[in-house]
Amino acid sequence: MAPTATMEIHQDGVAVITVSHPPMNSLHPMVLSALLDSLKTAQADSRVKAIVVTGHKNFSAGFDIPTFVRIQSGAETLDDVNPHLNALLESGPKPTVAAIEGAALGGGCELAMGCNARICTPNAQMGLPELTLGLIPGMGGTQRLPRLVGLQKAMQMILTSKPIKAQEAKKFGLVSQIVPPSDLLATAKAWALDVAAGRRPRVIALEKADWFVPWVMGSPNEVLPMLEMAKKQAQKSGMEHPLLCIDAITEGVVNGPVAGLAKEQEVFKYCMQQEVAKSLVHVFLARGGTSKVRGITDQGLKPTKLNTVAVLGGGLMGSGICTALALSGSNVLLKEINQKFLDGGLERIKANLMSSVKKRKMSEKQAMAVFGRVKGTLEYADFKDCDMVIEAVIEDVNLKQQIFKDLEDSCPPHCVLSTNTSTIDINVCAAKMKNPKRIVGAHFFSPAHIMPLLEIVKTPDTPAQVVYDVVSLAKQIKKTPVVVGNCTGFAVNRVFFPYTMSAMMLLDMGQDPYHVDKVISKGFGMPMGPYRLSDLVGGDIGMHVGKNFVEAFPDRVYGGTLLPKLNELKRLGEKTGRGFYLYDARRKAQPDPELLPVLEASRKDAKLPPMKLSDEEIIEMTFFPVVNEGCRVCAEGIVDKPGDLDIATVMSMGFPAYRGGLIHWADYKGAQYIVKRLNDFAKMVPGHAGFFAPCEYLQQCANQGVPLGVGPTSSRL
Ligand SMILES: C[C@H](O)CC(=O)SCCNC(=O)CCNC(=O)[C@H](O)C(C)(C)COP(=O)(O)OP(=O)(O)OC[C@H]1O[C@@H](n2cnc3c(N)ncnc32)[C@H](O)[C@@H]1OP(=O)(O)O
Repeated sequence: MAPTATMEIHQDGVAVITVSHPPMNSLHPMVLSALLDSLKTAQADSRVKAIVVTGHKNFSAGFDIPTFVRIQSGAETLDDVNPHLNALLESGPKPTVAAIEGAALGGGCELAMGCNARICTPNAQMGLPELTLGLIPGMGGTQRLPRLVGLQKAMQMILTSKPIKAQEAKKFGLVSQIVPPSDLLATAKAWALDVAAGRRPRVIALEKADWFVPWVMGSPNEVLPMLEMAKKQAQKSGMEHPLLCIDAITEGVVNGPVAGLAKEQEVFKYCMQQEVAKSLVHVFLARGGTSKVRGITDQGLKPTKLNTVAVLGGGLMGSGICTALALSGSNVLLKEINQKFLDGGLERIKANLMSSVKKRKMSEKQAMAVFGRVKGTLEYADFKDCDMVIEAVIEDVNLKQQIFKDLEDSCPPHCVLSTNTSTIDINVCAAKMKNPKRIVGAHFFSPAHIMPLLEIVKTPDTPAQVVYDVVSLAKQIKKTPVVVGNCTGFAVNRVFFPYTMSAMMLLDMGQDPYHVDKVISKGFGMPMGPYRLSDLVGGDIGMHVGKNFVEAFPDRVYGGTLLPKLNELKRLGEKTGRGFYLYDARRKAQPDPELLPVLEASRKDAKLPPMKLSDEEIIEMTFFPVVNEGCRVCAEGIVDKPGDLDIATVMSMGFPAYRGGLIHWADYKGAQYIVKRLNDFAKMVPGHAGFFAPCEYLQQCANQGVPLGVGPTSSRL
């Protein structure tokens, strides 16, 4: 159904305009245009006394985000329909009331604030999350929200992008009344007629003049220091758009709402064309795209009900998985090999939940109710009613093979059998099974109850239904699923290995680890640099995982002797008190002068030409080999589409979302430039050409001048 808005004129003289663009009623230009037409008609029709604007199930989740992409690419222009629309809603001849169910976000919330009153249902959520898209509110939100809820609350809502629920919206005057869904339309209509008849005041948000009431807006002198402080705080994000957003709010405070609206429009249009907005809009859309997998989600399958899920292994990972499952309402069975380990696992789950209590995310009573869904066992006999098993034991091939053989004998035939391995080929895990096709990978990231990604690994033989069931489980436990093919490291760890290896190479070329970490974290935006991360994970684990890649991809690895030397010295990172850094009792990291002799010994072994690299070179030498591997992952069909890899890198390794994920960022740099730089690096580091050699996909995109996110003409994508 084409996006639109429809109007019905009721007997009582109320025109009901309904936004219609399911599921979220996003404001596509066709919706806005139909809305404006209906509004003009209603305002001009002598039968109409008042107007109600509404949307079925959701009021509106804001401006249509895919339209931004067309505007950003120049295929569409940003229409000036919005200011007319809100002016006509707010101050046209007939009063307007918004009847809100579900989401009223971004432009949806702004549309509602343009109305003279708002009535909502208890499930309504209202807010201005535009900053998460690299934008600012662009339909009057920077001016109307402060005048409706007060500057302080408005700043909080806009700068955090967090929506508020109905009760809070009522408390702050954003809505007038909360009613059950069945009464929504009738109440909104009655309210609109009351305003039309002068029985209730007609509130025009932009004209609200009670500035002297401090919690509403405050006088300019009173609030300017607060705005300055907010700006200082926002500067820490390193982003421009929150600062510009505060400027638009400030303009309205100092020079009035008309000047404020003009400034808002100017800033909104500017932000729209910045790389940050392009990247964040891409991330929003690519995230939705990960749930659409060719051959899996387009087959008309129905999810199997997974009532009871068993987890094998109660270590850090297993207990995190149990926590995530129990939080989503599943019955969980945790199996361990002895009572001591089982008690330890159950304690860890309880601790995870209590940490949420501490953070006030739930009450202790709720935490205990969640914990009550987890049962411990030492016996496979208890698996007879399981719908899914997630194996989360140590990365030991023999152990995993035995486990899957046992599981096949203990679980019902419909049970989904999955492994949480992060690197081992899932076919190898299934080697002793009678029906190895049953196995599927369910790779969580630590801490599993917090990290948002679930990498789902399939082989060409994995039944679509099995993959579909794990995709459905991911959604149930509020994780973003990325379905990937089977290979060493799958998608995430596969693109990660050149990252850690580049880091070793940079040190062997004479770079200072603490400076590199700063460039990669503060400069590029990763949560931490590669050496701090290595210390967090543990140097021993890094070496163990690295070996898999050395074996699988010997033509393009860099080893060096630094990591083995650190391992020999038991400098394994945080857990031994020193690695690349020195750690105090509270695990606070500081540079360790005693690292230098180890570095020098490694450099002597490596015999690489010492070189002073610029920060830009450090970034390129770190990430271009990662892009190169990412291109191989795309070319081999390990991911369904390049956008999936963008989401996987953002949600697992912490690749900055404002750069749009690995492949999106690479396209910003340009395939031709990346190829050129990789070839430069190959010359700069003699003897390691294989590590930098551009793969065919990258080379072809560069030759054909096509984006990596599209792929060369020969590609299967
Ligand atoms: C001028 C203005 O100031 C500018 C703006 O309005 S910018 C837009 C501001 N609005 C937003 O940022 C809200 C974006 N949406 C969301 O955060 C979430 O979708 C939500 C909280 C509303 C609902 O979340 P959830 O229930 O998990 O559903 P979710 O899967 O995200 O959305 C359902 C579908 O609606 C789509 N959708 C949601 N909001 C949309 C929007 N604003 N535009 C287009 N599509 C949207 C999603 O892409 C998804 O599509 P799919 O099924 O094809 O993948």
